[in-house]
Amino acid sequence: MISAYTGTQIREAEKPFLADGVGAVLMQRAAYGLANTVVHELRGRGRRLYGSSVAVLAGKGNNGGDGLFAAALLARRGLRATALLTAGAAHEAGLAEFRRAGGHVLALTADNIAELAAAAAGADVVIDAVLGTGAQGGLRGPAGALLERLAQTHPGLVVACDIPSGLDADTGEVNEPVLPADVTVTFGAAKAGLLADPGADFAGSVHVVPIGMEAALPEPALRRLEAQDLHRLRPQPVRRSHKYTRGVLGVVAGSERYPGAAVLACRGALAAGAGMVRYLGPPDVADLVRESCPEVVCGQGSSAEAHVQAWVLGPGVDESAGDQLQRIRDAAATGLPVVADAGALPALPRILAPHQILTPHIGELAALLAGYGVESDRARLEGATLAAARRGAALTGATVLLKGATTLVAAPGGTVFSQSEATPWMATAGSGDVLAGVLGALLAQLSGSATMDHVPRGDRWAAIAAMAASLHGRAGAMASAGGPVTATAVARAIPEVIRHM
Ligand SMILES: NC(=O)C1=CN([C@@H]2O[C@H](COP(=O)(O)OP(=O)(O)OC[C@H]3O[C@@H](n4cnc5c(N)ncnc54)[C@H](O)[C@@H]3O)[C@@H](O)[C@H]2O)[C@@H](O)CC1
Ligand SMILES: Nc1ncnc2c1ncn2[C@@H]1O[C@H](COP(=O)(O)OP(=O)(O)O)[C@@H](O)[C@H]1O
Ligand SMILES: [K+]
Repeated sequence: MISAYTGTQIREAEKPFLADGVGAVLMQRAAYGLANTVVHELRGRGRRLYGSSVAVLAGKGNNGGDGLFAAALLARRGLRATALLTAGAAHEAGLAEFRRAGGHVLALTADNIAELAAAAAGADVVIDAVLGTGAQGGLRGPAGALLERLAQTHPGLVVACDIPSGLDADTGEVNEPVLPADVTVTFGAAKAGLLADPGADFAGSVHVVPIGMEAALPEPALRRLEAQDLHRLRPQPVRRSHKYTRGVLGVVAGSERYPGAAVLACRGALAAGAGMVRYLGPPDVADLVRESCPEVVCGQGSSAEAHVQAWVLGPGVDESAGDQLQRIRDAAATGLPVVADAGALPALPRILAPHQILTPHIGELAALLAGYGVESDRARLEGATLAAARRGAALTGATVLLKGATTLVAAPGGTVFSQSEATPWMATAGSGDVLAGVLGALLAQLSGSATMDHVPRGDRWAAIAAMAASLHGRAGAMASAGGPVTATAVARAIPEVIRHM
């Protein structure tokens, strides 16, 4: 599991070390990790160190200090190093060491922005060490103009020191201008803002460099499940399992207008190992489900009488599908774990519970929040997805799984998971229906399972939702293999991902 923290949490954890006078030691470790990553990245691109060039954009705080010490290490390994001091002043010891290592220093002023931007753009590596966790808002003045120009010139390899400057380490909100990084080398622990959109768009791949204060960290602000977590938590049939103990999932999905969504949700559920799937919906849709997935038991009855362990509600249900909406309301009233997607979102009661998992995309979340009287245009939410998902969970009392390039799962108690295994090829109609089915199958299998005893009680529903997002993302990436993928192919790849967990 990757644990991520707010900038404030990291700074709090560092305080005792600074008080003990070992701040400089932490900085050395950070600089060493940063320089090593640069070396690794250059070598990975087939570049020799000797003769390559590095430009460090150094602000006046400790983030600039990290960057200067790292650039000094690189200069000693044969790189031509230039420091662009963006704030007049610079970290004293870092600058002195950089000079000793033979680095060349340029100071940014209002008059030489274009010249310095050209110098940085010409370097093989740009280290962005203008602002770290001490940033307050976005860069203004000459430093802002320099970053803006550089962002337009597509410089060589951009390595962000701790976080891309201007990114909010706590929230992932972006204070333009921000230079998109290929790699972010972050110190002590991942920052939450690197693992939530839009911050993740600017972070590139994130490398965590331990610096020795990790034991002092509190509960993380955000978590990410990794392969070993999926392995530990996955449902596992035992020798005496039968279909009912494996988990029966009820699906209320599809309508005359969108019959395919019912098929895709059922395919996702079957692929993720439900013991049995019961489908409830209109006869024509049920016929299609039966033809596509003969394993599914179809009916037209009421959801109040169905024997299931969990529900998937809403994929492909529109507001004109009256019977389906009634089934959704009845299913929600059973008190069982529920996945509420698409058409189910506006049909649920106002006060919900953590075992009711809402799966909106950002547009649906905007509509949901508006229903609670929260003014929320889509663009604003897109700029602050972490806050948006948290808000959704706090207002509804439900667990909110916010779909997107990064999928966030927020529990009403405050726990947040972030998963980003998916590929943009999965932005294709129907892939969300498959996700709803996968999540439903995991709920049906895991809601009473001892495997979840590993997870603190308050985090269980969110952990199951994060697991579904991870499974779905991995399946999509595997099925895509860098090319177009259909929702059906995503479902088909799920068993392979589970087999290799
Ligand atoms: N505290 C520690 O023990 C360690 C800190 N480390 C580094 O230190 C960083 C934090 O350092 P600092 O607290 O010095 O803060 P930063 O270096 O992130 O930035 C603070 C400086 O930038 C200025 N500033 C803030 N917002 C600005 C804006 N919008 N425009 C222009 N200037 C702005 C402030 O006035 C201040 O001088 C971390 O991100 C990390 O890179 C590492 O060296 C590891 C150890
Ligand atoms: N740019 C992207 N990168 C990765 N995954 C994405 C991207 N856009 C969407 N997805 C994923 O694809 C799925 C789309 O779901 P959704 O919007 O509900 O589509 P639909 O309603 O057509 O099924 C979600 O799982 C989402 O996380
Ligand atoms: K930085």
